Amino acid sequence: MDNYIIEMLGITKEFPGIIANDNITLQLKKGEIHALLGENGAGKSTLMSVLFGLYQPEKGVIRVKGQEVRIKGPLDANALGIGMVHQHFKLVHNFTVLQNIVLGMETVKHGLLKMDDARKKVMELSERYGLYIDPDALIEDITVGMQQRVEILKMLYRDNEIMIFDEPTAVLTPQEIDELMQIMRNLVEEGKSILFITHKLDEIKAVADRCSVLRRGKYIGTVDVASVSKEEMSEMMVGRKVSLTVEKTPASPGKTILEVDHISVKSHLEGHTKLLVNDVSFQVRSGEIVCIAGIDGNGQTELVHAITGLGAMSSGSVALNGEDVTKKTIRHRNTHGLSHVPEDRHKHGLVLDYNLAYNLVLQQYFEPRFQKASFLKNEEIYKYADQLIEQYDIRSGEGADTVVRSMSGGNQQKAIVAREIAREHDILLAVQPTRGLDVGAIEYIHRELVKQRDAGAAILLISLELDEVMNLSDRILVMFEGSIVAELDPQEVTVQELGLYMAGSKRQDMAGKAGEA
Ligand SMILES: Nc1ncnc2c1ncn2[C@@H]1O[C@H](COP(=O)(O)OP(=O)(O)OP(=O)(O)O)[C@@H](O)[C@H]1O
Repeated sequence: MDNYIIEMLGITKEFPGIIANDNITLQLKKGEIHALLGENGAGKSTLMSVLFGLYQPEKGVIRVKGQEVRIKGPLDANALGIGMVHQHFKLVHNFTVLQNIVLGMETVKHGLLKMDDARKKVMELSERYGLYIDPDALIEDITVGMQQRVEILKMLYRDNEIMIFDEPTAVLTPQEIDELMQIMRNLVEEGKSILFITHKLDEIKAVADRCSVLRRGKYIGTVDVASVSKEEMSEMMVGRKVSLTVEKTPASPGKTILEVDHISVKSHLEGHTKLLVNDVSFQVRSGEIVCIAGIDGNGQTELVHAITGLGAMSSGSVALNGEDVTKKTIRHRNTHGLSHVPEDRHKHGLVLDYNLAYNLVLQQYFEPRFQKASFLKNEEIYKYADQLIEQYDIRSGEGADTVVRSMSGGNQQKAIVAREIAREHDILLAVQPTRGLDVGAIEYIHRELVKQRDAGAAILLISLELDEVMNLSDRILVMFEGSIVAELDPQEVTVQELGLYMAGSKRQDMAGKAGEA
């Protein structure tokens, strides 16, 4: 008999207008890494939230080590040895790493916290599982990768045997992803069992033993990862063949749309004298996709903020279609040719408590098409929204009326991309446009970007995904420590070489290149 540590049998969970989980079965063996794969909105996060006690299913049974259980909340889940690392981490930002790990588990002696024992246990766990952390650093000062290690240590500190990772790699750099894969292998070697949500088939191939596939709330099947190809897994998930490469003809660039001229950005932090963006100049022309490649944190965010107006620059200028917009408002830039898919979808991309229709016209509701004498033309707005929802296959419970906060992460992302591509623009500044999207949606968005390019739009892509950079761009600019250190032709450079530039081990002589058309 199979040694299942968790069995979820016939789980059904409904939300208004949608059956998020429709009679789903998931069986986790002890000591395996089990991937959960499915399109955006297929019901993966919902199913894991049911297991962690965040939602109560309408139907179905959960067994832990053969015993039927009722999991009424995360405390019940914890008592059963189940831990979860959420897509958006749940850490207290002004607490230290150590305080976060022991939070809620503090032991007290004579009214005093026994932090020394806690520290010892945390450091032992950190060593044993290869989870490097600084116990005294504040969460707000550490990298996303370290924050994730804190979340994993929280589970280990609570002796969790079953670990749920909800899209843990979406926020990590390629190096951090490799580290996490190794950590996951260490965890199962020590007897833990892992449930792992990801959209990345390479990751499933690299670490998972088995993979269960969901589609539109339904269970499709479970496969042994070693015996199926990536193409077979994506077909199971989407229900059709998906092309994992981008087809495009060579670019024929036209006139300059965006001109970035000697931009520098200083840090706001006291004592930081280094420039976050250091004298960056480049142009993007109509009909080309230029990609800024780089390891996260090398000034890309600050550069994008300077171009869009979300953040200040200390010197330099930005021109759109020949007009100097350096001192212009965000709205001015948006109505004069600039579309922007932002990096932080919750902070800059959506109003989470508005419905989908209003989010789809956030940059346009003031135009005569959608407004007359300060009144919104709701009929027009909903007509437009329905069109985009259909075209981009944005899935949610109540269509245009759905409050965006309740939508799945991938569908929130699709809504932003749809809004920014669909409205009139001369340049699209797309920051990680496919983050959190399933392979089918990525295929669609990549094709749309190429279509935009061929119709004459300029595209500036900021991506951490090397495959995306290599497949999609016509020109690559590599950013390292705030500067552009190389301009590369994706046809001529190898991924390995690109990696060397990104890591700062190699650089071109850029003198004379800056500002060159
Ligand atoms: N709290 C909620 N209220 C209403 N609807 C919800 C809620 N949570 C999820 N849904 C809906 O249930 C469906 C499944 O969402 P879920 O987040 O489980 O998908 P997912 O497979 O994790 O998707 P993604 O890959 O995009 O993260 C979605 O259509 C979503 O809109």
